[in-house]
Amino acid sequence: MKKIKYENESKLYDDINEYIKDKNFDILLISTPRVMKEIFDDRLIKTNKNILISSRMLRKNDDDNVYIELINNDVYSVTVDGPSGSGKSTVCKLISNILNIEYLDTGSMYRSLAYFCLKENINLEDEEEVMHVLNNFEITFESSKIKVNGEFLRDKIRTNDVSMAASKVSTYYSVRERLVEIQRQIASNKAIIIDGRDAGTNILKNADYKFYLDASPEVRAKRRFNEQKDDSSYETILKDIKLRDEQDKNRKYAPLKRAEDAVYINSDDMNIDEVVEKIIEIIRGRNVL
Ligand SMILES: Nc1ncnc2c1ncn2[C@@H]1O[C@H](COP(=O)(O)OP(=O)(O)O)[C@@H](O)[C@H]1O
Ligand SMILES: Nc1ccn([C@H]2C[C@H](O)[C@@H](COP(=O)(O)OP(=O)(O)O)O2)c(=O)n1
Repeated sequence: MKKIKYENESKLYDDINEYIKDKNFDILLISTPRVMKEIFDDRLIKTNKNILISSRMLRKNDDDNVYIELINNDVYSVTVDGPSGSGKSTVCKLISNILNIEYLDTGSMYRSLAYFCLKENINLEDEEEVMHVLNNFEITFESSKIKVNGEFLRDKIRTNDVSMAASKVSTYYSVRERLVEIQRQIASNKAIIIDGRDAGTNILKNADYKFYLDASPEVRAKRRFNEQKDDSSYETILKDIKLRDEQDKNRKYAPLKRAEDAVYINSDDMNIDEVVEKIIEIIRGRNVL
């Protein structure tokens, strides 16, 4: 971390440009006291790399100084597990944009399988029938959006019925074995953030940074209710969330649980930005040049 004393704006820009000249980095992180955040203008800093400006990360150091850090995007993995509605996908998408790393939403794979099983009237209790559907799948991702046999599924896999069915098909060993194999293939040899239920405990046991995102069932149900994806009442959503928690946490194979080395974050009283900042702070703490 480089500390730069603020004297005036043009001196500050010159000092930053001088410091980053000829250095190898992917992200330039500029942390300022809150009052100074407005003065930054990306165009005045001569880099085509990502610039992240924060006024909150250095709350403790609210002096006149500006701190800059150069962050490298090597190959590293971040896992985010947690129950439904804890904010995993929202937070992961933001972090993948900020850190310029790939995002893999493993839940979308179980959801897609569930969607086709429902569409084809498959008996969800029959593992072989479910596997038969999966065997005819070609799964690819484009800009982090899942495609099955060439088709984007988008919101079709986000209904409450699909959520419940996804929780069911994800209990089968053969389903998990196949999908985890694909997930590991996608995650290999790149900087990636992946979310799910078993990302840190099973898919990437050796991930560099692990997080377990949590929130009370009531808060999560309220968030889901506010999304208004379908017409379910708050009470129905709360009931289904509790049922899904039960199913995801108590299943035999790769149940939802916090990895011993995962950082626990309860977002009941945190907004999205605060969660994102907390995670980035931990990642960059070990990634600074
Ligand atoms: N910390 C938070 N504060 C308020 N709303 C949140 C927070 N985290 C997520 N949300 C909202 O809650 C809903 C569920 O989040 P989502 O990312 O889909 O959760 P998950 O992927 O864990 O199921 C979304 O509408 C999202 O915008
Ligand atoms: N790695 C994963 C991801 C999801 N699942 C299962 C468990 C969930 O009930 C469903 C849907 O997951 P998803 O993360 O999309 O669900 P939420 O967005 O958290 O509601 O899939 C899983 O078993 N393992």
